[in-house]
Amino acid sequence: MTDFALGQRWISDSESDLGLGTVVAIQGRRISMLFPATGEQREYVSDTAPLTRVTFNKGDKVDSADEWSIIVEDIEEADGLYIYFGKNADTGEDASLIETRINHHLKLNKPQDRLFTGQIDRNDWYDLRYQSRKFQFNYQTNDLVGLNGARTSLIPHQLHIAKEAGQRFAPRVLLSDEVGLGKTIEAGMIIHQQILTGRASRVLILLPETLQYQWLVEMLRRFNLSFSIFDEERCAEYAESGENPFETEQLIICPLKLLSESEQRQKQACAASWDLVVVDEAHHLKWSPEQPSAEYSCVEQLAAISKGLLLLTATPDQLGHESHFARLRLLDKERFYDYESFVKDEASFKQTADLAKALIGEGNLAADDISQLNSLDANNGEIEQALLTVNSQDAEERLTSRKVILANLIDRHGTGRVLFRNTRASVQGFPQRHVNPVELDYPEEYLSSTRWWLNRHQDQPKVQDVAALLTPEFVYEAEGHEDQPWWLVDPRVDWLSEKIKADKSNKYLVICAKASTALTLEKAFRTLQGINSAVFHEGMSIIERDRAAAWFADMEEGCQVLICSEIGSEGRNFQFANQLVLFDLPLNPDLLEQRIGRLDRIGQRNDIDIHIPYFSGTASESMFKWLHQGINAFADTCPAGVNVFEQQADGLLDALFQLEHDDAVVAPFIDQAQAIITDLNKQMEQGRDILLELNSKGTDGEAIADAILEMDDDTSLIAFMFQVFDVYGVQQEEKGNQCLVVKPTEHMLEPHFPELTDEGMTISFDRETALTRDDVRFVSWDHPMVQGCFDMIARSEVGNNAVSILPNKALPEGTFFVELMYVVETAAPKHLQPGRFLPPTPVRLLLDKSGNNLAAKVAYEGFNKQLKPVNKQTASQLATALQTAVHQLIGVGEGIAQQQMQQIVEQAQERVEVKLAAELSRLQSLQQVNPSIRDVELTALEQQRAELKDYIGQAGVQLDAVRLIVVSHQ
Ligand SMILES: Nc1ncnc2c1ncn2[C@@H]1O[C@H](COP(=O)(O)OP(=O)(O)OP(=O)(O)O)[C@@H](O)[C@H]1O
Repeated sequence: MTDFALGQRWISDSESDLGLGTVVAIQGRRISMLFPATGEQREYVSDTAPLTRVTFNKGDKVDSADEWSIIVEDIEEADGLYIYFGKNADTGEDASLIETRINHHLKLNKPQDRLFTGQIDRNDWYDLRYQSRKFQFNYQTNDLVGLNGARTSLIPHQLHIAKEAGQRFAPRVLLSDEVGLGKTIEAGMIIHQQILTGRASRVLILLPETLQYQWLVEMLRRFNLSFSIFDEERCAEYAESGENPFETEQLIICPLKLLSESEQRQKQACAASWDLVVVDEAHHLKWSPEQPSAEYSCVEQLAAISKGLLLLTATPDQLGHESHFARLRLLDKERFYDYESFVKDEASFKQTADLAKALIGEGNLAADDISQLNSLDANNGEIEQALLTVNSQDAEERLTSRKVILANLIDRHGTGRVLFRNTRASVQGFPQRHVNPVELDYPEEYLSSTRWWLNRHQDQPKVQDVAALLTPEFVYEAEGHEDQPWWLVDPRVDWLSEKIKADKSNKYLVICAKASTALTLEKAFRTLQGINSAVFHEGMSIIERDRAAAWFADMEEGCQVLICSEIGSEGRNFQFANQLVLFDLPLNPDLLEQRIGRLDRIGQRNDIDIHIPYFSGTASESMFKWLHQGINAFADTCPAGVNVFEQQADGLLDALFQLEHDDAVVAPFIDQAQAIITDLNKQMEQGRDILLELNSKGTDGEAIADAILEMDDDTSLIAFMFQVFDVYGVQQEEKGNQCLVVKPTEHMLEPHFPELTDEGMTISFDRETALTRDDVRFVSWDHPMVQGCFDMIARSEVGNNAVSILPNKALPEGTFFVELMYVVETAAPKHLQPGRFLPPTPVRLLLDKSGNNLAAKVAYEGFNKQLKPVNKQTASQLATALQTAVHQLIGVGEGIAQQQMQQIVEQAQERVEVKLAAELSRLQSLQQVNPSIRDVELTALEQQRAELKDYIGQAGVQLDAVRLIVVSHQ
């Protein structure tokens, strides 16, 4: 230990947070040290004191207590005190600083400062820092960011859509997969990717109020995205402060109604800026040129100010083809400017579709097809080249060239880039639907009220007057009969209660058209039959509805039956049940599909039983037969159903609006419907939008799923997180079944560990486990806990230096090496996605005492395994003894790191060029044939390219960690 002298500056090895100490008294072997920054004083025995002398080297910048700094050029010692000579950092004038005048608050947290002042970290901390930097780099350069961490099964069509749309700049797309194929999940994956890659940070989800909690839960549980629900009450809280409520959160879920019914809220929402607006159940956005609905106008305004827009609907044509066009118009006003032209364009896609069909077929392409393909895009060298081998005998060559051409066709296809639609037929793997019709007698009471109804609406009955005949309880009540409620006369009530009682092991979802029917039925079941059922209708508050749904979902103690009204059940997930009762039938085949879609969705593991009670000789029998025999809408999805209905509507509604029905009346409609369906199917097959299908399903879904599975199987995340838990003092407890309980302890290195709750939590690194257990968090590279750990480690000084022993007899004892970890980074804003091109990039150097860099020959992992830890005191002694040499080597390292940075920067610039310039030129040439590519996309790309190159050019390199390694033979 050096001799002590009054005024010297030391730092405590065990209490470095005390700051710089000053020797204030020396009495024999006893030393008193004052730490002015914290006002603490400590007594030490001179030869065992855990203290390290603070010494600066040439080139260091040292702050004085008088608020100026010196750049050290020379060091002298007088009366045991260092005097630093050099230049004033601000004025450049000659200056000197005696160590007693060094700033007490000086932070010695740089790697070399800590190494030379005895603040030496453990070897495993150093290793953790290295691993964290490496994994963060790997993560940021992986193009599965935001996809691998979703707590979802890996379903190829969803992954394809999510990657395709999620990696665009400001995606504007219509997600219109058939009911229950996972549009919410696709939207979540897109949002997740956009947020994690920095493309988006402000997201607004608009939806029917009934779905707000379902979305809230899905976003949190599956994507760790914490949205806030906004209602009138929440907005009103900001009335006094005058703040715009929509600017108080980044991720907001809000019923569309809140905005469409309040001018003030709509204005506020439009005054906030949005990266992404999402509209669920977008078929409600009704539009006509003369009279756009309030909902449509509201979304139109938001669509104009938001960068990205996702519209979700399973039934895009539900309110007519014009409204479908109008929704596309929200996505891109320039492209979809006029309905007539849109219809014309649609027809012209047929030629491209025919070519696509030929390409996916087995046979050789005809000469005519080849010349058509050639002339479609005369300047496209890629197509030209691929066409040479399109009929090759070599199967692989043939397939590859066809894939290239198809990809080009999809790119140039009209709605291909804005519209995604998968059907059950194209996705497959769905359960069977069993149709169980039940014929019941029509009670006298109903017959008489039906007669009354028909008489009342004889002149030009409206659609709803006809629909009323399918809900005879409503007609009966409309006539009066307070003395005898309908459920006492309706045979469906008895039939259903018997059925439910006889089949206690199954859950039943009952759907009826009207809320009043649902309510009465529940009461009848409870009072008459002792059956507990939950109700679910639009008149209930959201909390009541969610409570009812949760009660029904509870497999152990929940109710067996849930009775829903039509509107109440829209978009809901009930696939844990497989018994559906259609208490009545809707006129619109799309509504029927929405009803069945509650159960027939992803996640349904069983076949579905659809029970259909109808009254013989009534409109309900005719309707059942038409739906079942005419368009087969129960056993299968029938996308053309609405079309058929519309074609037959006039006659069919007349036929239904009768007192008595026999097969003869409805039979011609059934025959005709079958013929229309056959014809439509044929037409659809011919004009089938094969490009839309191919684009929606994609060919990369399986490969993305495989790549994610590979990441799932790689155990390096588990090893890394265990290492973080160990170093930071987080308690881990194996819980079996791939689960782990992690809890904070009193000895944590940092008081707040990312995402860790005070009471601890159960986590799993296994996707399947997380999918089956709601209480378990799925920890992946995307998870905020892992991301938080990367940040926490990078921000802190943990592990930024170490001293190790290399027990190697082949090298002379005392030989030493200096390992230096640098990080090259740029301070570009997140939205430019610098991580894609130049994420914080670790550079490792391993210098021998002559300054040779051995890093390429001696890889980190193998070398690290050979090293042994050394106790803190010896470590500090070694660092002090070799300080001058190590300091010089750091200077050498700086030069090498700078050179390597140049290379890294050049490569990053090249990546920007290759990736963005290629993307840009592809879009530019496509724009000439496919107007759905927006100018704004091109401008954004160009800007991104220029700005990125600029920022990357300004990248810097920083020493992140240093390790001194000394050879020992002991
Ligand atoms: N990849 C997946 N992994 C696990 N569950 C999924 C996945 N995709 C969808 N699901 C589940 O399947 C159900 C249907 O998905 P979702 O609600 O996204 O469908 P949708 O197309 O939006 O339905 P709707 O047309 O009724 O609105 C939901 O319960 C959802 O959680």
